Amino acid sequence: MTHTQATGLFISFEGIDGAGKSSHIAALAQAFRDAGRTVTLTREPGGTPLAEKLRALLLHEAMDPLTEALVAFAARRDHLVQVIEPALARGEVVVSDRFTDATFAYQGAGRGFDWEKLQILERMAQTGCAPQADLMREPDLTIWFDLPAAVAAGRLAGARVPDRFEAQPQDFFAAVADGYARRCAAAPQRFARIDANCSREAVWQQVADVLVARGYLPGESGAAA
Ligand SMILES: Nc1ncnc2c1ncn2[C@@H]1O[C@H](COP(=O)(O)OP(=O)(O)O)[C@@H](O)[C@H]1O
Ligand SMILES: Cc1cn([C@H]2C[C@H](O)[C@@H](COP(=O)(O)OP(=O)(O)O)O2)c(=O)[nH]c1=O
Repeated sequence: MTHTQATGLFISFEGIDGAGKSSHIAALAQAFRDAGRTVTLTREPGGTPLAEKLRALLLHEAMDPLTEALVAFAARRDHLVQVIEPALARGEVVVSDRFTDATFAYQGAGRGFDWEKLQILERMAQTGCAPQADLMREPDLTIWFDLPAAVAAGRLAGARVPDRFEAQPQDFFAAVADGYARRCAAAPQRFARIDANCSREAVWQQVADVLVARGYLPGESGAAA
């Protein structure tokens, strides 16, 4: 029997709270399944039993900025070792609701934690788990939902009980959005910026176009989210 091993693909979704990622993540996972791929759908912080415990701490317990960054990266390390690397090794598509760019955007730009120290933690946490010993694992593609903080605040008003981050003022999210823009500028080949300030259908069209343009999905992929 011949056996074609698909190449693993790692995609992250990013954006400030309320940017509108959720329904499109599910739609993209379905589009990949329709194309015959096995999908691991996951999220950060979280994705493993340990990392979900760390998520609860991060979202609900007060802590100093270094502790916050360390908790985010501890959760990420466990997620990489337990879930992401094994799925990529099986040739699956891993779709994660947030990854390391969120730590730079929220703990770095939002909280003001030192960017260079985050880069050191990034290297420590994301190296030594892939089969290539010196590879720092990063997403192959990061789909960034760019939305003005004021628009996101309007969408979220009354929509759900806010966690420790969602309860922050609009200025915090404007800073977080700047953090995403900085990460995008530093790795333009990895990032796809989506204009999230339009209808769900128009947002989905942009997402689908990016996936098709990069050759990750066949043309005419998937229904609208
Ligand atoms: N394109 C859109 N236009 C208007 N409202 C939207 C759009 N996309 C999502 N929403 C609404 O905005 C809120 C936040 O969306 P959600 O997908 O939960 O954001 P995220 O997962 O990025 O935090 C939800 O109430 C959702 O129904
Ligand atoms: C991954 C990550 C998330 N966060 C924040 C961003 C979000 O406000 C929150 C996770 O929320 P999110 O995944 O958007 O979940 P929900 O849609 O259920 O609110 O954690 C960090 O502060 N640092 C990180 O490294």
